[in-house]
Amino acid sequence: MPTVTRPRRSMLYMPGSNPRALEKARGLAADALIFDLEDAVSPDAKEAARGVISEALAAGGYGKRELILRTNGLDTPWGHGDLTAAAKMPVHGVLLPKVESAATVRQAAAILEKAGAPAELAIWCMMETPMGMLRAEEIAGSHPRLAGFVMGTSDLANDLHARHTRDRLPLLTGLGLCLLAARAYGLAILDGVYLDLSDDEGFAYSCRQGVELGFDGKTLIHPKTIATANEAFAPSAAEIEQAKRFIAAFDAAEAEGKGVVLVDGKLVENLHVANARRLLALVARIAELEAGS
Ligand SMILES: CC(C)(COP(=O)(O)OP(=O)(O)OC[C@H]1O[C@@H](n2cnc3c(N)ncnc32)[C@H](O)[C@@H]1OP(=O)(O)O)[C@@H](O)C(=O)NCCC(=O)NCCSC(=O)C[C@H](O)C(=O)O
Ligand SMILES: [Mg+2]
Repeated sequence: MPTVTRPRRSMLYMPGSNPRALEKARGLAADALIFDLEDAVSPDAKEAARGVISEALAAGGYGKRELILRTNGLDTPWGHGDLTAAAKMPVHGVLLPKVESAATVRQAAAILEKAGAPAELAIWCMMETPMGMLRAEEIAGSHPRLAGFVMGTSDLANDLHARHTRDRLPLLTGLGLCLLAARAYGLAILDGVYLDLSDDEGFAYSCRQGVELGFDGKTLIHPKTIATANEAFAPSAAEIEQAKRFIAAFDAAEAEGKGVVLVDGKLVENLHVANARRLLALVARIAELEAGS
């Protein structure tokens, strides 16, 4: 059962070349922010965006939100410089794009370490290519700095020549491989973005599907989607109530020397109680984050 370290219901991308977005994010209720140097920034704006992000981070004001820098790939002219700069930035993690092997993660870690990155600086991997999906387990076990996966469903659909459908059937094999690898190695895992900002119902549906599949949260491209993601990926009032009843009933059964108990006619065992405790821990972390942001 993965430990709840922090809520990641909503992770908002902000183009590093857009100072207004970086300013706006200080007042947004996203659990995590991705300062993007990759796809949202054009090649001629890359160097300047690094400076814009660096200044915004130095100015602070992001509260307890998790701060992550998405770098360019190590096969581009900017990747090495992005990682060297990240080592000195007040961020919690770097997000490597289009990761396809353990070697890439280790190479990034070596660059960060040479540049003096603190031990706590986490590495995240964008999982968004067919080769990345096939090597999900190798990547998940690649380095102790690795904290999680972020699904890149736009790139993945593109590379697969697949359509963006409501049920995401064309993507489920890839999503499932990454979910298996992430959970097997105790990593966090975030679902991909929903591109149609005019379709609120479709977005809400994709959040519900992400919850059912087991994702910790969703990556977002616009502030108007934060509240829906936060609600979808937080335990509901009914789930909280049920978790408390499971724990109380199981504790009482254990005190009588029993290892199982029926609650509302349903069998409750150790694994259900462990999941109930995880949900309540997540609720407590959400409350802490919301009180401090
Ligand atoms: C999509 C957008 C370009 C739309 O921007 P805009 O036209 O400015 O929208 P609005 O006028 O509706 O904005 C309202 C206010 O909200 C602020 N805003 C908008 N987006 C953001 C944001 N992402 N972060 C912070 N603040 C934001 C605007 O500044 C307005 O504020 P105000 O001035 O007070 O009115 C834009 O939303 C955008 O650029 N989104 C991010 C796009 C992006 O980062 N794309 C790359 C990441 S997704 C990806 O790479 C996928 C992955 O790799 C894969 O393969 O799947
Ligand atoms: Mg991508």
